[in-house]
Amino acid sequence: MTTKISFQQTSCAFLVNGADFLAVDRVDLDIADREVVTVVGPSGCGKSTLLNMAAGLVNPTGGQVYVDGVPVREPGPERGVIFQQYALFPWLTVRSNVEFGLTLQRGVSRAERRRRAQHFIDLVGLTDFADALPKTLSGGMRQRCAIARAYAVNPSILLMDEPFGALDALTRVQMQDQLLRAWSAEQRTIMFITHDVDEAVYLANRVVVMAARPGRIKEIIPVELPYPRTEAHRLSPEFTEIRNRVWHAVYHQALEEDRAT
Ligand SMILES: Nc1ncnc2c1ncn2[C@@H]1O[C@H](COP(=O)(O)OP(=O)(O)OP(=O)(O)O)[C@@H](O)[C@H]1O
Repeated sequence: MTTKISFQQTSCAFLVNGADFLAVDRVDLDIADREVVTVVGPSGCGKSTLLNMAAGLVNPTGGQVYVDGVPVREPGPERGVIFQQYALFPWLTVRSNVEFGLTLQRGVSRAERRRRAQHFIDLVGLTDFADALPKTLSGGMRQRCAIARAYAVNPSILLMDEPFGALDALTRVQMQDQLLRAWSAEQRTIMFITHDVDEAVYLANRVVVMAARPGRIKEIIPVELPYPRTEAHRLSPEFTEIRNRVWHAVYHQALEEDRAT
């Protein structure tokens, strides 16, 4: 299998009160082309820092991150980043927001822009709101619009940092299914951070469990459930068993940390 994203002895230290604070310590992780990898771990264990290094928003202070074998130095159009906080242009409609990223791409005709935007607006369930302004939408709808915009640019990699964190439980589950549908249709590589263990297991091919101080990989748990995933998988004994294993890994290392402080 081809490696898409490769963290090789990747570290990141921040200067805090005049001293180096090691947020990520020598992470080795290969994410295969078209794989979905989720990352869980206690608050502050370096999940976002790891993702931001793959995005090219934060530079490693040790080691390197490679995408398609090339060291990451800056953000690039092949990597779509989605954060928990939706960032939409308030003066543009849903459709124009989704089309915006496409206007930056050369060689995409106006008709093609329209078609692609409409496809992803439909996919995230905003068909009836395509001409609405963001201020008239709920928080969940705005986030779905931000997600449609990231999908529309058609990046080969999606880097997602708690993208569904602010959504209600039902919308969240719907968005997970939409993400998997979009993923299987377009075959992207996904790195996805979440605090929700069920979400981590439902989406992933592998779940990376991180530990804090310093931020590092504690365990990688494979999820041997077939795609496409459905409600039946969520309710299966296999799912429960994997979920318990991930939860155990996160919970026990949080306890260990508490004891250490
Ligand atoms: N720019 C920065 N300057 C200084 N310290 C930082 C900076 N960014 C992150 N940190 C520190 O690095 C550590 C890891 O932060 P990071 O946001 O990556 O963790 P996280 O696992 O994503 O946390 P959460 O789950 O709470 O979002 C934290 O202790 C944080 O305070």
